[in-house]
Amino acid sequence: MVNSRIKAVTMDSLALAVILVAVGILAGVLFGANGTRIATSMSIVVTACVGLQVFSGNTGIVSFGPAAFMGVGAYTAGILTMSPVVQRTALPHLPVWMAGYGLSVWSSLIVAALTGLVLAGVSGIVMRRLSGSAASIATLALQIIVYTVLVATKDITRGSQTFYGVPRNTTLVVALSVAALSIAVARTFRDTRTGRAVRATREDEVAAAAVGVDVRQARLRAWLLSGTILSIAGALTAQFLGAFGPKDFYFESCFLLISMLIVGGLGSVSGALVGVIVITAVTELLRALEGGGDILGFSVPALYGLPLVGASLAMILVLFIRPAGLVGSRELELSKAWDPLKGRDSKLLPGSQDFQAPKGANALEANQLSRHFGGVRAVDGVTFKAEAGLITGLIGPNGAGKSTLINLLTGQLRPSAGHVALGSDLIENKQPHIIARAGLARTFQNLRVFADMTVRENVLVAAEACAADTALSVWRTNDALARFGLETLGDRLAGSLPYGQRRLVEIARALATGPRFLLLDEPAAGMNPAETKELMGRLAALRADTGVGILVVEHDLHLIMSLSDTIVVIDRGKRIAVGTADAVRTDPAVISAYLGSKRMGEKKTQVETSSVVQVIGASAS
Ligand SMILES: Nc1ncnc2c1ncn2[C@@H]1O[C@H](COP(=O)(O)OP(=O)(O)OP(=O)(O)O)[C@@H](O)[C@H]1O
Repeated sequence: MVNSRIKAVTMDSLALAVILVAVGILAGVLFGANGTRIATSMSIVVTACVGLQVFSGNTGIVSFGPAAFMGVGAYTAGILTMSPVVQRTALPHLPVWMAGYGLSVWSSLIVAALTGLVLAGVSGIVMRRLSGSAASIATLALQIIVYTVLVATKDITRGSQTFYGVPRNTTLVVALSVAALSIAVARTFRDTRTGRAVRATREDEVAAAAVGVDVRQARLRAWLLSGTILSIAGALTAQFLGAFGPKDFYFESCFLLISMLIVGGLGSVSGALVGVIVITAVTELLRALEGGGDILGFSVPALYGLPLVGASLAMILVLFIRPAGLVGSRELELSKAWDPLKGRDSKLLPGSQDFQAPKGANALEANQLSRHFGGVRAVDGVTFKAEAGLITGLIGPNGAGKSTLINLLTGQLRPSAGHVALGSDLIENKQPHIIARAGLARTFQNLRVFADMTVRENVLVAAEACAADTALSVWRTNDALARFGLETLGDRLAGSLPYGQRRLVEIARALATGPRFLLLDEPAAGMNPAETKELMGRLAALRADTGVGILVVEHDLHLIMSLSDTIVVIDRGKRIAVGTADAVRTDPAVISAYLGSKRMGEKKTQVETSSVVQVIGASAS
């Protein structure tokens, strides 16, 4: 399996490198002597763009800080490769411990990579805690801090003056080799368990954590790798230009990298490559025109900055016609030669024992659980016990507090008071991914599949987050897909499936964590009657086969009444009844709660107590 994976990634990387070389040759033909320069420069930009893609593409957080890492890598390599003689003139006040190394290009790349890793490690302390636009703004701050430090540390960087005397060691072969290696690393990373986990956080951070993904850790790893690759790109740039200044690693280069990723497609390494090629072609063509002059018989005035304008327009155009970028988020088809689930026989591992949990010891208990939002007591001192191996229904009128209760059980919300115990562990103050790993998996009332990942990846990422062993995660993935009839849909993007099937993907994904308890928040919502019936069969079979405990919140009372061993009823945040379907159906408090909600929400007609029983039954059907 490992061999086929290496083969697939190598094939992808080679294919991308061949594209790069072909474009380089084309550039040579089109631009003559400039061809090699353009191809070398483009290869360096490919490395940088791939470095940015590793973070921004996989996490979905646009980073405005790639040039900061490149700058640090460039100055590190510049100082370390400069000959001692030149150094004495260019950097007379350089601290002694930094002077006189005269490193080769390859050694300088290694040191630059380590420097980038350290910067990523330090900035990662903040980055790992932030999401979305807050994280993007933090990268902007990083860019400004690094630029300011580069300008301020004159003895080391010559401040805003040109840093010169760097040997021009970045040949086409060096740049191309590093670009191909970066592509291989980024492609491999994307399909590792960390890569899948990071992509899941990009799709839906809350859902990722709910299936056991440590969002912060996954994001930090992508940030570290990204910073390392970007610093190497900076080191190559320094040894390509020979002379540069802090402005070469500021907003303009940051913007160009982002525009390349957006044009090619943020979500894929192939997209990064295509984006570099397109934007390089646009900017090089316009660079030839920006000085103005006689062009095709027309006298054109000088328009400095034309290449940047061209890149901006190309980006806007792509955002209009194809927002996911020219390539989108799919990688080359060659990578399909490696499939983590191929060649894995589910019989290799014990069957349902994997999910078997001893009854009693794994009960899920809420004890005086409360959650207040200001004056609203969404959950108010609820106590109940859901036994392992049984299906417990949780019902109540709209706004009764069901979803809040599920969120409290699974760590998405912290309780105002009370406790939650899974077996003998108190879990009410634990983070969602820890709770998921402890054996409590959930689905959501509003669908939260990882839309831009395949069905198989959706399930696999959950299995991997909760099982260290690859064989076990593959087995759980196969098992969960089979149990919900999704085996043949494994390669489809989850977001492309009909609503009912997406619900099943979410349940299979939760099941792949190997839970002791499954919490299903309105699993039949949006399903047609045939799909609901099939779902009921599958859940009953799951309970019978595996002994996993299931807690179901549902408005479909027929489903709840016929499926549940025990039903807990809450209203206005309080538990008002618990018992079998028959006991609950005739409980006066339940009838009154449903009657009340019926009166308030819908009809104002007088309703007899006996007909409320029918209402519960009728909602049912
Ligand atoms: N974040 C919040 N801030 C303020 N009030 C909230 C918040 N979340 C829930 N509530 C309130 O708590 C109460 C319970 O809401 P909850 O969504 O848990 O009910 P529910 O039983 O799941 O309802 P439904 O069946 O309609 O989904 C409602 O009055 C709701 O408005």
